[in-house]
Amino acid sequence: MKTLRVCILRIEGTNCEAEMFSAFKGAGMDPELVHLKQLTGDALPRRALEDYDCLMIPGGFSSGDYVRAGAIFAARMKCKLRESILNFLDGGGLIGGVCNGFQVLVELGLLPGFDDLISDEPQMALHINDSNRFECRLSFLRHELEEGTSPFTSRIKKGAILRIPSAHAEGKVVFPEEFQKEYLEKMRNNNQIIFRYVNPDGGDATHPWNPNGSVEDIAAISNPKGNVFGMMPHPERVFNACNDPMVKRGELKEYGDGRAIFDSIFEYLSTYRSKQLF
Ligand SMILES: NC(=O)CC[C@H](N)C(=O)O
Repeated sequence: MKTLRVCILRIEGTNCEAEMFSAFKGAGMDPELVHLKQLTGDALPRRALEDYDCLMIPGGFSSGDYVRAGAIFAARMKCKLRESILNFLDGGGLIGGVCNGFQVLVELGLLPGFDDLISDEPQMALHINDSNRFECRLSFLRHELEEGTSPFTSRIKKGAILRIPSAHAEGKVVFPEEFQKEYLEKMRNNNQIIFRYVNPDGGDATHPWNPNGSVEDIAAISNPKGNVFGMMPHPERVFNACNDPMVKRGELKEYGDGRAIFDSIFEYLSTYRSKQLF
C-alpha cells in the first residue's frame, strides 16, 4: 500500500507539532514537520503541497497570537499558497487544523467555507472565551455524525462521547449576528457540525464543560465538502491512554480517545486516496 504522507505545517510559535507528529506516526502514516517557508519557496529544502495526502496545522501560539490567534499564519498562507491549497484539495487532499490550526483555517476562509472553498469575507470567528481566560482541562465531545460521514471521524459512532483536552483562550465559535440563524441551519443541513461539547453526564454543556461559550456548544466543524476540518480540543494529546486523566491506575487501556481521529484519516486516505476513487 502507498505510504500516506502528512505535512505538519509550522511557523514561529507553533508548539504542538511533536505530539501531532507522533500521533500520525502511531496511526501508520508518514508525517513530516515542514516550515511554511519551505512551502513558499523561501527556505530549503523546498517542499510542495501536492506531494502530501494530508496537510495538518497543529496548535500553539503562532506569531504570538498577535492581531488575533491564527491571523498572521493565515495571512502568510493566503498570499503565497492560495492556488496550491485549491489544487491540493482538488487533487483529493485533506486539510485539518487543531486549536491554533483551527483558528488559522477560519482566518484563511477555508472554514466554514459555505460558498467557496476559500471565502474572502469571514463567515465565522473563534472569539475570546467568555471567561476571558485561557481554559485548559479535559473536554467531553459528542460526535454528531453517522459513522463514515466525515473523513476525519469516519471510525466514530454517532453519539459517542470522547474525552479530549482543550487548551485555548480564543475558541468561542461566533457568527455575524444577522446571519447566525441562517449559518447554523446551513451547518446542520450540510453535516458540518462534527463535535459538540457536552457535560460529563452527556447533557448540554455548561461552563466549564463548554470552555469558551461557543454557540450551540460547537467544538469541531468541517466545510460543506468535508475535506477541511477544524477542532478546538487536542486529539493528539490523548493518542495514548496514559495521557487521559480519567483512565484509572491499573486499567489496561492502550489508546486514548484521540486516536480515533487519526485512525479515521488513515482509513479514509488509504481507502479512497490511494485508489484514486475521487
Ligand atoms: N493550544 C492552542 O493551540 C492555543 C491556541 C491559541 N493560542 C489560543 O490560546 O487560543
